[in-house]
Amino acid sequence: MGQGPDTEYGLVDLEEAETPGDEWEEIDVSDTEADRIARKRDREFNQFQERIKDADQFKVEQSVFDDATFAALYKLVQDGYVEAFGGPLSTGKEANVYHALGDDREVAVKVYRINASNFRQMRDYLEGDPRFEGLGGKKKDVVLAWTKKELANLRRAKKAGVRVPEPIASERNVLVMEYIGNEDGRAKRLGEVQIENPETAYRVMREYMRRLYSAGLIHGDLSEYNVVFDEGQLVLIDLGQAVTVHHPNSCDFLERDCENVASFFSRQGMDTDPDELLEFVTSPEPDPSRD
Ligand SMILES: Nc1ncnc2c1ncn2[C@@H]1O[C@H](COP(=O)(O)OP(=O)(O)OP(=O)(O)O)[C@@H](O)[C@H]1O
Repeated sequence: MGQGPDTEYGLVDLEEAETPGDEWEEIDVSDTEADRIARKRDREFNQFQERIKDADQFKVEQSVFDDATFAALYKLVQDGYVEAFGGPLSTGKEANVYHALGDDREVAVKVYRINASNFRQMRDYLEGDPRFEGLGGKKKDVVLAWTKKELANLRRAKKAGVRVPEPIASERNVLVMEYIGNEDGRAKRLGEVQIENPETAYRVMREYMRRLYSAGLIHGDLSEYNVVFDEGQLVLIDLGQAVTVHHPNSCDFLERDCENVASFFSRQGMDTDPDELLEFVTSPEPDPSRD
């Protein structure tokens, strides 16, 4: 895995980053091109749908793909973000993640279920988010907003110098991002690898949590399950549920993230303290002259 005692775990150089500041882009969740394609259902789209339905990896997954989801995949193919679909990487409660080929590299395609059973919880996570102020309570709108939220969160995190899968595109309930892994398969979760240098890994995690917080985001589900280890780098994944600091429960989420991370590294033999981690994450950057 290329991890040695002097590994830096890929800490992104802050020189390449910028703190996004207090400005939050408004996110449009109105009807997408995929909805229009699904309504129109031209011949080419029907052929694409049949072809994908026949593919082995989708046979057992058909419940995820309603017409509009097929249309979203079709649009992403038409726009050149996806060229060929591979097998599933994960089948989760709210989304399935597939391996695919993009225009010049491998990508991960995350397909959120419109019928996600926990959409009310999704709605709650969007509370207070300045990017979704006018969002109503309709199931479809919530899931579409959620998908755009994950894309926007990935962009914001990347901008702030946090190593995350590079966001590529989203269409309706489908998100395309950099594939984290290699020819042997998806990158392993932190909990699945032997960490040779937990001190450095913990330092990098702390720094990423602080950068995320400085960018106004709290992951909200951070643990060894949502950090993967790729070619000597720690990569934070699953930023869909990440909330902005405006969320009424943002402090609780951050405390929980700190507890999970501190507890994981304490199991790696380190002397960690969740309160100290919280203090570190919420303290201002130590070096104001970094620009
Ligand atoms: N960009 C990626 N590259 C490679 N594998 C990925 C990528 N994103 C996600 N995965 C794989 O898919 C799994 C699920 O992804 P993620 O946590 O984002 O979705 P989820 O639906 O929230 O999952 P869960 O319900 O298990 O929390 C990850 O644990 C990882 O194995």
